[in-house]
Amino acid sequence: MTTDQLRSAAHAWLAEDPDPDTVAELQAVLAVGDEPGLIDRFGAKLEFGTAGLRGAVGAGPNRMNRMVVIRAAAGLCAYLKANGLTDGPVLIGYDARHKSDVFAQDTAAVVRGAGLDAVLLDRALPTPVVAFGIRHLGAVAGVVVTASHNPPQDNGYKVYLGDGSQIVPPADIEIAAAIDAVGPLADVPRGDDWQTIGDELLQAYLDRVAALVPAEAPRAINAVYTPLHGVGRDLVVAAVQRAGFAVPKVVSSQAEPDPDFPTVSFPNPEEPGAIDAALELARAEGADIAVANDPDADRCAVAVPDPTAEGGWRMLRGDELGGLLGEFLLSARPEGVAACSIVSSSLLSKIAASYDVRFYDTLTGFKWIGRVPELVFGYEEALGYCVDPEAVKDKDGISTLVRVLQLAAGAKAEGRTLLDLLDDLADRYGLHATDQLSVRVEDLSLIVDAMTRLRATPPSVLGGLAVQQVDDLSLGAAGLPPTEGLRYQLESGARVVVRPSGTEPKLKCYLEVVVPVEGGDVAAARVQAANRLAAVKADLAAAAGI
Ligand SMILES: O=P([O-])(O)O[C@H]1O[C@H](COP(=O)(O)O)[C@@H](O)[C@H](O)[C@H]1O
Ligand SMILES: [Mg+2]
Repeated sequence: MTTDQLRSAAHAWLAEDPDPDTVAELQAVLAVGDEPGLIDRFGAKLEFGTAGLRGAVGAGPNRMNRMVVIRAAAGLCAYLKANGLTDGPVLIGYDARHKSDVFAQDTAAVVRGAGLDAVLLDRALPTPVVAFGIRHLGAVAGVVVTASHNPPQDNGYKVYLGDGSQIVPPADIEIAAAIDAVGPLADVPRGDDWQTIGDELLQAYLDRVAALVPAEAPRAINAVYTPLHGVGRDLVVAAVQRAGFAVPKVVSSQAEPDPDFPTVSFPNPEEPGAIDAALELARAEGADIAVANDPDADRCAVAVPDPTAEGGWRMLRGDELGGLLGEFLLSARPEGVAACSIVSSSLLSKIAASYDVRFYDTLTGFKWIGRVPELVFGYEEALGYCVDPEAVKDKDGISTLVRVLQLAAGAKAEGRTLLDLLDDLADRYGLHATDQLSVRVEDLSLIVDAMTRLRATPPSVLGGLAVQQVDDLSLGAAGLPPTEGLRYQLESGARVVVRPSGTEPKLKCYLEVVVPVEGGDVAAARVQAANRLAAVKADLAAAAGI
């Protein structure tokens, strides 16, 4: 776009924008002639990524703002009407980020304006409440205004259809086309007579979660918990209590929702240091376990005492908890399917095979996992778990947390810990060790460059392991829908996947090595696996030039 085109797009925007904050921001950008600022805002537009629309709050089609939200809602409604999906409400939830409540109300207003029923949650609540509520209420669609674990300046828009899963192609492409076809903002009809819902839905959700834990299960476990300044606390406390466990001690500095996430650099339990306050409280309390949610409470992180770790505690990797929950839930040989994403550990496929449970792998993103037919358990390495797919076809940090307490209390009753259970898994299936190399960039072209480099000069050996197969995921490898990414299958069952994040400006490389456990010596296998992972990581960084 030329400077003139950018400026006229900006002026056209100003003429329509109902939000004085973004108007003032854009006027300032224009006043100082900030061309990069204009390109950033008007040179592209937000697209549906791994989990809906996501971006910094600000003016322009490449930001999250009231214009983008109103148009997205209008496009979604047009799609629903064009497909005859009108015999139920659209359920709308939101987190506690900047403008989330305003964006949610705008959405409700547009849904009513389109002549559809709108049900708005009456307060900021966890994302799984919407995923649950869609099916519970027979909604035709759901929206959650949230940027989950992203930095404070971001917001986002998760979109679900009536099956309770987030949208995938072709629905996302069709909805995007319907959004593009929305005319001037002034012509988008709006209503103000939406319904609200709160306690009634929460009670149904809590009943469902509490029923996951059988009456006879041991429940003695001391937990600490942090919602990481997000919206998880009230529902977690209620769910844990209703399921019969003692209420966890909550990290007080992070207990209340706060859109600025003041005590953490990134409100993402995957980021180093994010759960430090929880670990500190866990040490002070002599707790058995520390649990955390991401800010919209669809992820669950777990840490346990580990005398060999710095500070005496360590957080489990998403794949470790995935393996533990997989063994716990699949050993009952449920009828159905287990699933995880291709960037998650291959351990789940082996657990499933050992209990004659069918297994699927999917692309990254819970929008793919949650919709797997006959799902009985699904997870992804990014701390996402679905332990009750009948009720919630998405990851759910609250039901997962309750299941984790059950698992940990059951182990404790036998004088064991989650680390002992991890050793059991390694002994039984081989040690599956995973790691991630992830690089945050300012300039997205660096990610494109790294992918180009890897395609031009594919590595033949990584960490001393021969690359036996390269799958270019952009070509739709292994029967999966095409997506940007590369997968390397290495000797001895190791594998590497490289892909750009669909929620943040990051390149993510997912590493897995598998080391057999000889003579029950899991510790030796762990050392060997750690060395191998480090070697693979170093070679991969060199090959990608990151
Ligand atoms: O934001 P959340 O917690 O919903 O999590 C979202 O983003 C994660 C990271 O995606 P990416 O690797 O593309 O950045 C995905 O794994 C997850 O399925 C998706 O729902
Ligand atoms: Mg989340």
